Amino acid sequence: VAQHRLWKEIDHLVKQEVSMARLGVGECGTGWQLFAEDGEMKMYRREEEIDGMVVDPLKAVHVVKGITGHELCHYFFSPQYRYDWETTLETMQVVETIADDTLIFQQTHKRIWPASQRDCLFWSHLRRLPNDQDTEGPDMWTVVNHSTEHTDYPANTGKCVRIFLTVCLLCQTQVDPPKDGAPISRDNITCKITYCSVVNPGGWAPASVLRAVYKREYPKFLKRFTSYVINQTKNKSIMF
Ligand SMILES: CCCCCc1ccc(-c2ccc(S(=O)(=O)CCO)cc2)cc1/C=C\c1ccccn1
Repeated sequence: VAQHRLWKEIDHLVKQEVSMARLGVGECGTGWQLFAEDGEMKMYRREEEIDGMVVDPLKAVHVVKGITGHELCHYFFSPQYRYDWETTLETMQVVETIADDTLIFQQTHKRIWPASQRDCLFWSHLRRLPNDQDTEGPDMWTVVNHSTEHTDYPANTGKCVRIFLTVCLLCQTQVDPPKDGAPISRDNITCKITYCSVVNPGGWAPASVLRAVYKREYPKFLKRFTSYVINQTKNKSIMF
């Protein structure tokens, strides 16, 4: 049922991204190399180039106690929190509200020397994925971000090089109810997170610089973001 102009594209891409995110790094065939590990967080990348530009796909898996997938996706999707956790942001704006679960963002990121500054324009879609028989436990939640165009924000007209990205944050909440029948507390919930991203830098940037940025920034980003959500939710009632 087409609800707006982007619905078909979004629905198709969300289904494709979620099915890929659910594949383990083993099943994705060879090629995934573990490049960062910190406790439960494991980050993998594949080395890929298009026209000599590094576009290494990234897949991170993490397990975090005390928050739900709905909470993680809520804080990832909602614009009002983004400056709190996205450290590489210089500016961010909502260009268009397509629906209450679909926004178009324009962001400029801090310049990373010696490359030129980047900006991105993407739709962002938040969705609850009803659990079917083979995914036990509460529903899964996802946010998919995918580059798009908008007449008011043509690419590469200002100082920034437009990057192209597809990002999928997929979360599954696990509840282990207390034995004594007490109400469920945050000690009884765990969230399994898969974060997939492919960023095309848009214009040429040295492969060594890009790979160093990814190696440094992605682990920092996921740790900072999950800690932020734990901190924001710890005294609030659980959002399942
Ligand atoms: C030479 C520099 C090339 C590219 C710089 C860059 C720009 C943007 C982005 C980016 C990363 C994650 C998202 S999101 O997950 O959708 C959340 C919303 O912000 C959107 C954009 C990445 C990066 C490249 C590296 C990098 C990696 C993790 C964090 C920050 N920068």
